[in-house]
Amino acid sequence: MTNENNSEKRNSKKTKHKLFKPRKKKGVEEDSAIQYLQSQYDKIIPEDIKSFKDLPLSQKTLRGLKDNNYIAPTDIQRQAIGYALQGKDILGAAKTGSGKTLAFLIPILELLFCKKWTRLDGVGAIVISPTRELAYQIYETLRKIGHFHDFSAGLIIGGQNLKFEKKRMDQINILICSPGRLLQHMDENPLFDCSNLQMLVLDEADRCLDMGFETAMNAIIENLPPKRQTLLFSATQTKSVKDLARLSLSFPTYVAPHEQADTVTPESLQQSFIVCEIDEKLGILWSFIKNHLKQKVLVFMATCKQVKYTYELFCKLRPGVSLLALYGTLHQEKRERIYQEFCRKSNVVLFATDLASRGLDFPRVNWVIQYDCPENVETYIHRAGRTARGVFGKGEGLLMLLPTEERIVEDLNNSKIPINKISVDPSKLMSPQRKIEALLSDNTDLKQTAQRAFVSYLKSVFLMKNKDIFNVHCLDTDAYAKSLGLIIPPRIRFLQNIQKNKALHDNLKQTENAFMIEKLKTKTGNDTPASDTEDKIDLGKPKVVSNKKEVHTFSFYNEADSDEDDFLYVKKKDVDIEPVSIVDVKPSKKKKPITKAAVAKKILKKKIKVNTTIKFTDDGEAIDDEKKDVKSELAKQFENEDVGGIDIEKAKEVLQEEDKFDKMRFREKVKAKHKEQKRKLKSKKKEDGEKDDFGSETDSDGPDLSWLPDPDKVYEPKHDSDSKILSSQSEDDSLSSASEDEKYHRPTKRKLMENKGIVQESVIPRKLRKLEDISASLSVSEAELLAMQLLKAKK
Ligand SMILES: Nc1ncnc2c1ncn2[C@@H]1O[C@H](COP(=O)(O)OP(=O)(O)OP(=O)(O)O)[C@@H](O)[C@H]1O
Repeated sequence: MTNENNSEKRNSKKTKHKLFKPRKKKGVEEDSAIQYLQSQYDKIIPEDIKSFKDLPLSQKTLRGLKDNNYIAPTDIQRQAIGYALQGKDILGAAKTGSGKTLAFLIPILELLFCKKWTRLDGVGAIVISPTRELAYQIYETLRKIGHFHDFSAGLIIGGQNLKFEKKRMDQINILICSPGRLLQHMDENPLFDCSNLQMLVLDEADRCLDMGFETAMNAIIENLPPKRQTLLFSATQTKSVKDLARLSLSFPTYVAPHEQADTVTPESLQQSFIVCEIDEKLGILWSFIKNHLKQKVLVFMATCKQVKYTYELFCKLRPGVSLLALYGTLHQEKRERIYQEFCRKSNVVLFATDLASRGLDFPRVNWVIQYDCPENVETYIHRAGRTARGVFGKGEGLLMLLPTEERIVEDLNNSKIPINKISVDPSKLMSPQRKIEALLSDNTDLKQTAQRAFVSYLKSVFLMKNKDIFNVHCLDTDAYAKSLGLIIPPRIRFLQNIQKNKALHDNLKQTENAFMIEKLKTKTGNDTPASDTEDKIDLGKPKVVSNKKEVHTFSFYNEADSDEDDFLYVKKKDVDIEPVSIVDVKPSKKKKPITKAAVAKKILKKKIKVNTTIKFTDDGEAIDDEKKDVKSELAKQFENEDVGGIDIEKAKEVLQEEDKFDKMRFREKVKAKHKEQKRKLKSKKKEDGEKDDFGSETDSDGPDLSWLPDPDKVYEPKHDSDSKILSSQSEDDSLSSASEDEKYHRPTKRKLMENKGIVQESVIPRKLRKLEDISASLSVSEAELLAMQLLKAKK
């Protein structure tokens, strides 16, 4: 036993020893591995790299990559990773689905590994993504490939539990976030510290740096340490010097492996477009879905409300395939669920806004339909790039254009996007028009959604920057409304407002021209037409202002249907609309600001008594307010002393003295009030008393009840006997009951008369007299009969 114990002890010691020793060894090994890796960074030749193993990467990263079947790096990875490891700032541009995510995640892991980053070191790298879904996707990829490293990673996006995030912020090494939420933590969370930051990555950099995120990004950048490595990635990379200056990049390396390629979109992506009328669009989409039931389809629409309506409508029409909808106004949890469902399923249609257009790596998407024309070429590239992704990905893209929008094809071709025109096979068209109308007539909610979709689409067209392609006035709105199932087209208030403003503008311009001609006539004395240069116009006249600010004159946000997502919001900021007139009020001379001191001085000069109110009678005579008159000697003295300014101490004393008089006045007032109340009460009592006596003059007089019927006649003798029984039953209560009687029963006439002091005759003689009268009127036999009956009754 003891031997066993001894050997156990020895073993445990051995084990401890073993545990300790390799750690030390490991640490040393790690140091030397890091040194070796770092020494290889400058020797990287991108063209020679066939697999990830050829790159000087840590074993942990290589294992993570291998476990996820990432063996050979893609072009962008091959070229960008080397420069990133060398510590250079990078501008990475590569086609959609070409693996840009790993091109920045691998350098992050390697940098922190080489710096032996621990949890205690705080935030070492930040990746900013424009959408929550993309941030989530990056985070998931990081978790997969960074599995063998010891770093902590955090996903910081809106719609999540802020409190939960706040507590853990100090322990996160790699932060994947959306700009808004990051800024919120920077502003509100004392635990958030990024002073140690080594690397900043902007995925979809051009989007992060555009106007929608301008303020947030500027604030974020200001809060970051300037000494850091910065990597920017996008399929449509920004080359704007202004953007780069904002990020203070130091001689960034531009990595664009596909710059010389024939196309900017993936080669395995087949792209086509159709041209149709606005009222045909919904029918074509329905027919497309019905003809591609075994495919994974992603449909892009311009606004959230369109997505919502199309989704709800098609769900009701039951096409025979799963339908999903993803847009910004959905709750975050729902967004996540839909995103994952679309990733998982293979026969499914997802209706989405541009929220899903960038970076999202939905697997095996067969078709991308651009139901509404994209805002620009960049948006087209990102939307189309949701299919044909990765090394072996294939897919097709269909762009639906209105005749006025066909001009965008020229832009696409000029940007190296191969796209062919196709036409719809009429035999395959199915029109759900009748069904839609029937559905809407039954369902008011759906009808309202349709109305909102209608207005929101028109707004989105109106807000587009490129007026050559997007012209809301060219749209057949009635036909469009009808195609949505709306027999009566909804009112388009914002367009009506614009038209009103335009009319006003035209009127003003006419007036202005007339005025100018008139002026020139009087000046020169001849009829030469005036030059139309604006600076010669007298500013005293209404002026036409043409600028972007006027967009605010239309109340987009006040209307019920203004819940466009982030993207649409951004577009609004950049709108160049037709000039809208505004009456320019003649600029008044800049007034000197009036200070309080100046006002006080003026008042003192004029000897105006401040804070005085004078009351007047109806006849306009001033009423003296005795409250305003000072009473104390000290106050009178103080008033007479005409010294400049105010002696605070003296004023205090005066006020105390005056306070005594005020209190006296108050007491007198209270006394008077009480007196008045008493008087009123007395007179009221008097009135009440009179009423109780039924109108008699005095209390002692008693009521005049002569008008009452004779109680002896009204009350039968039975009542008397009843009352007697009652009194005999409760003798103790006899007194009280008698008084109760007095209280509740009307006194007999007799009693009342007695009360009045009038002596009343006894009832018995009256009864006897009555009997005598009766017996006198009877015959002898009748009298005998009556006597017998009375005797019987007595027995
Ligand atoms: N080296 C690789 N080997 C195999 N597959 C890869 C490799 N790198 C990335 N992929 C796969 O390619 C797909 C697209 O990658 P990723 O999402 O990083 O593309 P992207 O360039 O960021 O696209 P986008 O421009 O749309 O954001 C992903 O499914 C990813 O797993």
